[in-house]
Amino acid sequence: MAKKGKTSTAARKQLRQKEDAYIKELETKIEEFDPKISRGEHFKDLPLSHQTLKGLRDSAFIKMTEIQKMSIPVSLKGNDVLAAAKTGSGKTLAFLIPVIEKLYRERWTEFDGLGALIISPTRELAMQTYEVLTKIGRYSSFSAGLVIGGKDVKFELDRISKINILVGTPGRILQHMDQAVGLNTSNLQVLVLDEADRCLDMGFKKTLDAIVMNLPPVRQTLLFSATQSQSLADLARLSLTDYKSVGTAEVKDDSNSAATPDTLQQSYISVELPDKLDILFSFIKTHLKSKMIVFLSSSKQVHFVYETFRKLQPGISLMHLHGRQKQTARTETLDKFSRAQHTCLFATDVVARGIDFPAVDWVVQADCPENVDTYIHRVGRSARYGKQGKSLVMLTPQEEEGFLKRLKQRHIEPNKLTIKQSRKKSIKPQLQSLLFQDPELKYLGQKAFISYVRSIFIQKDKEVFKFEELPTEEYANSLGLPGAPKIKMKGMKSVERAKELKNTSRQLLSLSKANDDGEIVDRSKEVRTKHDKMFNRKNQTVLSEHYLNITKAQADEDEEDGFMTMKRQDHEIKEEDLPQLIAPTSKRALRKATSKKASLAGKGNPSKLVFDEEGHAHPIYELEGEEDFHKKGDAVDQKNAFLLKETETMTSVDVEDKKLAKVKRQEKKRKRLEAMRREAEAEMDHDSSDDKEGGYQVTIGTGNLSDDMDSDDDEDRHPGKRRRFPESTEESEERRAGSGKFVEIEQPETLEDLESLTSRLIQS
Ligand SMILES: Nc1ncnc2c1ncn2[C@@H]1O[C@H](COP(=O)(O)OP(=O)(O)OP(=O)(O)O)[C@@H](O)[C@H]1O
Repeated sequence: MAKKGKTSTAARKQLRQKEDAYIKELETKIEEFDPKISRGEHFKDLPLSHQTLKGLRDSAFIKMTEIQKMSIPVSLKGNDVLAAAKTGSGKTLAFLIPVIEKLYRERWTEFDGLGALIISPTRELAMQTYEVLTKIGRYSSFSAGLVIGGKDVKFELDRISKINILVGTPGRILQHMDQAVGLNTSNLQVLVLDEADRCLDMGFKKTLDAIVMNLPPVRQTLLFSATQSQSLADLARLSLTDYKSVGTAEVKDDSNSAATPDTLQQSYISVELPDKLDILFSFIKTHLKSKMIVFLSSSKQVHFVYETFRKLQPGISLMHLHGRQKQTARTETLDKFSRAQHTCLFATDVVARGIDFPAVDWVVQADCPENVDTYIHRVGRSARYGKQGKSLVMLTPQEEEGFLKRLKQRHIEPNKLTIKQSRKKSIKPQLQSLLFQDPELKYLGQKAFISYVRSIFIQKDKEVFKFEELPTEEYANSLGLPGAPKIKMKGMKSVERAKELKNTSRQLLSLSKANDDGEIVDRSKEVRTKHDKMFNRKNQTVLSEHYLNITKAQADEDEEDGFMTMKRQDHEIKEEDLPQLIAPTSKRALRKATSKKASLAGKGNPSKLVFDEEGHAHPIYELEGEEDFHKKGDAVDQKNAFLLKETETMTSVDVEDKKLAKVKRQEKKRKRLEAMRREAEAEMDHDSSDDKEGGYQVTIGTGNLSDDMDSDDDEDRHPGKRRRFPESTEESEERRAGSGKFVEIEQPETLEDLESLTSRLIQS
């Protein structure tokens, strides 16, 4: 054994010497390497270690892409690099190979701590990069780790001190820097920012600056992206002064070529906002043999479109992915979508950048992207690594001119597709029916509406996004909502609000004209659509189910129609065509229909009766004969005695009522706070890379349930504050019977407010 040990020590020493010589040789080769002379096309033509070459070969990476050819030699020489190349052109390997090689040449071991840090703007991209790293680095001896939000921090904490290459999202990396005693960054050799312009933009500014402050100033920094929008000041923040630019001219605004892949067929259609979902649904139904991603502007939009389209069954599997989902669900969807052949994924921009889904046929941008960079990244999910792909962007007439101009500045000129109005199919009646039946869906629809309107409001490019021209009412109807929910944006002029209030108070003169929301409506001019009638109708459940069946049957018939050759289907149903209402078949509906409330509702105003000893019914207040009355004593005394008795009874009943009302109020409030707490938790879980939130007023509790429960009503503690809460079931029932609009209550501050509130209360 001893002899064996001695031999192996000697052998190890020999091996180390051999490796030292090999590394020295590599370093010389790198120094002498001149890409202009070399003209090598393959990875094996580069001065790379044999284990990296083996890892590449095993993963079928043999020939280099342009960006790899241009940037790897420069990065191998230890330069800082600012690199840009079109989407799907192989940037991931372009930065991973130099990172692995650098640590190998430095003879990095687990005892040296963190050697390289790779920052990705989204969890999905970080996971993907980590996967590629473990594939090509499988023959290397150092360790790699992934730290992303939504995972168990403690689990990561235990291992982080031994990690040599760390891949992660900015927030979680900083969290580890703050918490982990084991995370030693003092030796860091390389910092990589993937999707650099996104990492450097305002959303990540603070986090990134804090991370960089923890890193040694002497290091190599590599920045990679498909778009380059950051300023020199941003680069200075990263102490990137003497850097080499690779491929950046190609993707810049003033370049002569488009920043999108040549193999991508790009198109657009002009579509009125209220028709968008119709067009989208028709598009999906006519592309059932495709794999497509549909980008929408917010997670609420994604949620709503996914849930409603799922019920309408277009004939293709549907998936959804956004930053508000739990990480496990996100990962699962990512995996499923990657493996699927024909499917449709509704997503936010959380997957717009960097994600390498195989074989995506179509990228549909149902909502106009915030800028051309986002457009480039979104369409880049298709036509990757030289493959063919198609994209379609839907532009409203308000966005069309402005956005096409922006695209043209970057040499992107998508072809215009036209869809004949007569060939468009409407899903509006189906959506209305669905929302009418399901309060949850209606709530989702309201949230989707609000988030869309808000997303337009907060857009910077006012030449493209024209908030004032939004057809809000028609858009709300197109989502199946009975009316546009009210929204208050931060920054909306208080003057406008004051004007609104003033007008309201003047109009209050005609109290009878105010609707449930306190809005003045001239009913003589009001057009009552079938939809309105349905929402006001009794026995809604029976009717809407029937209505849904009719419209769904139509949808099924249409299934085989071609998108461009579709015949217009008239979904209008004449009032007389509606069926006689029949007894409900389900137990729940039957119970509802035969309930005391329902039966009383059909009988007009009830009158209370009392029964005498013989069992005869009498009205509660029966006029007695004058003679009988006078027999009982003086009229005034009788009146006083009666009033006293009634007052006593009312006082005692009042006390009971108040007690009951208090209990009910507290219960209602507890439910409301719970719902808010759940929503707040979901917000916290929401990845910072997801849709940009902002400009929105939300008031939630103190954060402490018992504190919040102390008073009976929020208004007691926060006079004048706006309340907007998810509704309780009770409330939504009430709304279902009424106009169905989003309910907002404000504490009156002025006399006019009080008048407005009074009118609403009287009306309801
Ligand atoms: N040299 C290569 N040989 C074969 N396939 C490659 C090579 N380099 C990259 N690929 C493949 O090309 C696809 C795109 O690569 P990658 O994801 O790195 O592109 P990207 O430039 O980072 O795109 P994006 O800008 O969208 O992030 C991947 O599927 C990857 O496996």
